[in-house]
Amino acid sequence: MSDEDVISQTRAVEQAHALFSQYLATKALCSDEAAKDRLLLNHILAIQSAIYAVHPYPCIAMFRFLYPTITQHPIYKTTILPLLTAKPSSAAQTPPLFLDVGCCVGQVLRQLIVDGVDPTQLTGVDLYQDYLTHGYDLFMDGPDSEHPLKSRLEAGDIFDPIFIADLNGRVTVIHISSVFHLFSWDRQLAVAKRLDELLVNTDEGLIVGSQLGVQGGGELAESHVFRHDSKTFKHLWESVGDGKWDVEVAEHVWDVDLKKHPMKLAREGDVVIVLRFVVKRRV
Ligand SMILES: C[S@@+](CC[C@H](N)C(=O)[O-])C[C@H]1O[C@@H](n2cnc3c(N)ncnc32)[C@H](O)[C@@H]1O
Repeated sequence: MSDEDVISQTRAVEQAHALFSQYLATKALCSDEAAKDRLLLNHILAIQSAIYAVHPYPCIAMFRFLYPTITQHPIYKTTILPLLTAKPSSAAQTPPLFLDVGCCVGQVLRQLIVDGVDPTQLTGVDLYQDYLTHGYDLFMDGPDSEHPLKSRLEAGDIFDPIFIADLNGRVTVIHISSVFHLFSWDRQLAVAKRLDELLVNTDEGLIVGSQLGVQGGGELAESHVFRHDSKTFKHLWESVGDGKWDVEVAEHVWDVDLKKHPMKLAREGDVVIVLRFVVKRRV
């Protein structure tokens, strides 16, 4: 392992430490700090190998399954948390629902719980049941554990119109991070249309997320995967419904050495960016 890998691994584990130890503390599972640190490192490395074996996403190699990306979003503290933690104004009002699409081990759900959201408002979905199961192992909150996670986790394909159809028109906040960038333009359009079906039809409903992109946008030749910039991402949503959406996108250049990545993240010469977005339906 190179020095750079060690540094990036150390940073990732440090990032994870904050979430992991806060989460354990909420459950009063472990109070001995030194024991917690030892346990944490071995535990994380074992889970990383297990989930990388399920499907080797580059973000797993980069320990991103430990990082609750939603917290980086400028509206996380100002809008998302207040929305999800607001007390219902009447007994008849149901609490707003949150859905994480492509949730991997469910780190975002656990972060929201740490930040005070009622777990029963939260659903995470992923194509791979094994990611969800390893998520229970990672956070020690499986159905048979002492403190089971009370959120809903479901394995299934977001392209399947029957999957989580009971949530159609009911979700107030949809989070989707590093998922659009896995697909071709047409498949991304299908995902966006599915999110449209799931979102509530009120002015509070929003879709928030982030993904890899490239300046100028464009398709990767071999895979037909489409990489966006702000303009092409807005164009995608215009294709879901012209004039129907307000799309805010911020671009950040990601200083990554593409040659070091085993999987093709972008084309030769591309300037790689991270896109952070909020999509709202005009009501
Ligand atoms: C690159 S990972 C990102 C994970 C997580 N959202 C994050 O930001 O760390 C993409 C995730 O989307 C899931 N996924 C891929 N295709 C999917 C599909 N058709 N339906 C549901 N989830 C899918 C993968 O299994 C994986 O967990």
